[in-house]
Amino acid sequence: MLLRLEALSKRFGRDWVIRDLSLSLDRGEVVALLGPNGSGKTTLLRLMAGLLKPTRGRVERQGHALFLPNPPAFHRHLTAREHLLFDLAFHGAAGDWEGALKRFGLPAELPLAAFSSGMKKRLALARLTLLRPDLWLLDEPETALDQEGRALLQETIREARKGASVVLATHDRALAEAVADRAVWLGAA
Ligand SMILES: Nc1ncnc2c1ncn2[C@@H]1O[C@H](COP(=O)(O)OP(=O)(O)OP(=O)(O)O)[C@@H](O)[C@H]1O
Repeated sequence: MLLRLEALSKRFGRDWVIRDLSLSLDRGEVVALLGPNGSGKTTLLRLMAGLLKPTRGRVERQGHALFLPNPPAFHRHLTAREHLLFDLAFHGAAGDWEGALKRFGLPAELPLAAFSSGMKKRLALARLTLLRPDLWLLDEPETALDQEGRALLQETIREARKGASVVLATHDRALAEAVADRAVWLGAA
């Protein structure tokens, strides 16, 4: 078991966004979070990542979790090479950053301030393939990606599940059907 949610609830002010949700996730599983705007997908990912505290219930996590926000956040003044080297050093990891940039079709020496939104999304995926978390928490990973980028995303998720678990919040039903074993539907707020 990599992740277990027990009767998880989250309230902002008077509004309950997540209500009494239980879920358990094993290594190798991919789960899609579906639901309209404002239904609580990002909130649930942030609860899973430990970035938000539940109002009620519990989140039990094992291993290393990484949350990919939408849009991803980077240091604008670093180049892709510098950012990946920083990330690897920060996580005490080693990896073929040059190979990862090549695979995702990205320039090594351009400052991230000059990256398009799709290039930033590609870089965020390249970064995850290098850091290899146990639990991948992806918020709308398809956003801003072109067709080739979406194919790379599917390939990345399929590879990730070999040693990890993936939870993705998405508005793309076709992506969810292509990569996920099951879906959790969150209702409208
Ligand atoms: N920090 C916060 N304070 C107050 N309300 C919040 C906060 N974060 C989220 N909410 C509210 O929680 C609800 C769920 O938001 P969330 O971002 O989780 O939805 P979502 O399903 O990810 O939406 P989208 O599909 O638009 O990305 C919304 O009504 C939102 O306004």
